[in-house]
Amino acid sequence: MQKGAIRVQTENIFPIIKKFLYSDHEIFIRELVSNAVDATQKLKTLASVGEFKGELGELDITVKVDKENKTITISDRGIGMTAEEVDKYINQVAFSGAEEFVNKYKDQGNGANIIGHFGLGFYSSFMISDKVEIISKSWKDAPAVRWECDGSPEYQLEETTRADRGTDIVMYVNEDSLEFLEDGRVRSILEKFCRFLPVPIKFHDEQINNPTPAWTKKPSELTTEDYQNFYKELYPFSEPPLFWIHLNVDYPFNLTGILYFPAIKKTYEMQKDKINLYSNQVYVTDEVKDIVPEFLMLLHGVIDSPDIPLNVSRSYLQGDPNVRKINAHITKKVADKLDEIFRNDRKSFEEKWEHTGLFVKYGMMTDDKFYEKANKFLVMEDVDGGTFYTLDELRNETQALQTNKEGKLVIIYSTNPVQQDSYVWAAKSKGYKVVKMETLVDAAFINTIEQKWDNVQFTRVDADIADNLIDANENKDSVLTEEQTTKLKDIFTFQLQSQPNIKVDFKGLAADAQPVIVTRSEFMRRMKDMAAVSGQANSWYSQLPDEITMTVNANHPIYQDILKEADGGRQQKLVRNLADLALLSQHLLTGADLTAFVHRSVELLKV
Ligand SMILES: Nc1ncnc2c1ncn2[C@@H]1O[C@H](COP(=O)(O)OP(=O)(O)OP(=O)(O)O)[C@@H](O)[C@H]1O
Repeated sequence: MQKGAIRVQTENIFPIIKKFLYSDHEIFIRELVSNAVDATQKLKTLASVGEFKGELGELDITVKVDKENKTITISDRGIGMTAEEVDKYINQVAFSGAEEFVNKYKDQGNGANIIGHFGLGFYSSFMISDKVEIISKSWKDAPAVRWECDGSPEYQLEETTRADRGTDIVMYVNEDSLEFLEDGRVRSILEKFCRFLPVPIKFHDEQINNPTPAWTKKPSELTTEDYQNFYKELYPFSEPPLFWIHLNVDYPFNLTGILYFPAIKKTYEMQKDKINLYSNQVYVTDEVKDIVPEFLMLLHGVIDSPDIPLNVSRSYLQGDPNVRKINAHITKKVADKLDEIFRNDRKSFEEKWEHTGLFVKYGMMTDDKFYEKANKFLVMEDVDGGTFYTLDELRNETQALQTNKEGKLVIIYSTNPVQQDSYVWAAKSKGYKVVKMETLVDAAFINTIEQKWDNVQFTRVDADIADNLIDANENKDSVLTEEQTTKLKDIFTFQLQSQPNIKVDFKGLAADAQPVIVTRSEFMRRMKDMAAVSGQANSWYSQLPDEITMTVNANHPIYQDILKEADGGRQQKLVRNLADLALLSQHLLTGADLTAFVHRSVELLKV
């Protein structure tokens, strides 16, 4: 049997690195600027431990484009490299000096903010270059060196002169990559990846980054204004955020960041991908799908974790145990923050509810841990606005009047208080409380929460006549004789014969209640709503006609007048109009039926 190490031939690996290592060519800037930042940070570390005793001076990193000579040059004043170091770190592909440095200095607590890990980043320069040159002078007393390579496995290394300590990387841009010689293109890449790098970065002498973004500071050093200003820096055109959470974890993983709750109102604006992921202040991605729980994707802000590698791939993130922990941590922090505001400043919590309610409900439906916490601060707003109840508070207020025969608390809700005004009015006049359930997630939320909350049932305010919202009641006495009822029933049935989904029901309600009330069964309406929301326009439920009950209030005085009407045609029309008025109030009268109603009304107005 033979054992051995697989040998990688550089002839084979170079084209692979050049072509396939990074699908996005623009990231060469991120890699090289990161190396320059690393070199600068390393020098600072050496100075702080007393190994480097010289002048640090300005430590800016400069990026310059020379269109005429077709070069891009990235220069730093970091530790530089000796000839031996170039040989070790650059000539040996995938031998990372960063890793070695971190290992050496980790006990001093200074190595942690080094970006490079794999020892491949430098080679991304060959994706856009015919030739790359390194001119470097180490901080140690050693001659400057010049390294040159044209992308073949052969390189040249020689002594040269460089006035000062540091490194220049000169890329001779190839014909396919001339776009990178445009100032605008380079600037936008720098702004994307390097906007918050910790060392000043200058593009043609203009600093493009903020080296000390808010999330890298301690919460105690920051004022409300600082947080708001940082939000503005991130999202210049957004409304001010409602509140924020400063994340700061160092065990069992490293994570810092600030998450902002944006103002979003009821409309579920599709502003996903607003959270940016950084690793040691280097921009990685705005695809944070697996790091941030889905229900919090609408949050804005920044997460920075050196535990997430720069070249993240989706499949990597999904499987990573750290990522799952980050996810759980963020959920907990958000729940704790909401709980804190709820307990310490209920008024402000309620003012924000129109924006936060959506998150909270969505979170309660999708995340059991969040549900546990949020159950304490979920509130329901009274239909009149301004009064908010938790479940316990609502139960206290309503259980005397709104507990049904099965012992269940019936929560009466309105999805649109303006449209459902007459029903809200009728319910309120019976002493019921009606709460708002207006957001996009409410239909689904109600279904979920009914399963979770014991002995609670939701009923939309127009699901039945007010008398029957809690329990179906027997008819009250009707003032109509049996004969009169039969006559009226016949007219209603005749008028509605083309609409078999409408069930006519005679009840003796209060004389001042509406003469005809149209209600839609809770069950069927919910099924249809859900089919609509989930886009199943052709599903079985959505194909079914609406199940509508038309309750005729036999005690309304208008029926006495109608029964007295001698003109049979006019009598039919009056009844039809009453039915149409009720349908109209439920937005169920449209098209030709609506036109006919208008014509008929005009005719009836003639004297
Ligand atoms: N500007 C620079 N100044 C000093 N040393 C540098 C510079 N650029 C690269 N090096 C050295 O070369 C090594 C290899 O760089 P390379 O970018 O290929 O890998 P890395 O930064 O270690 O890891 P990664 O693949 O994650 O970028 C670095 O670790 C560092 O020691």
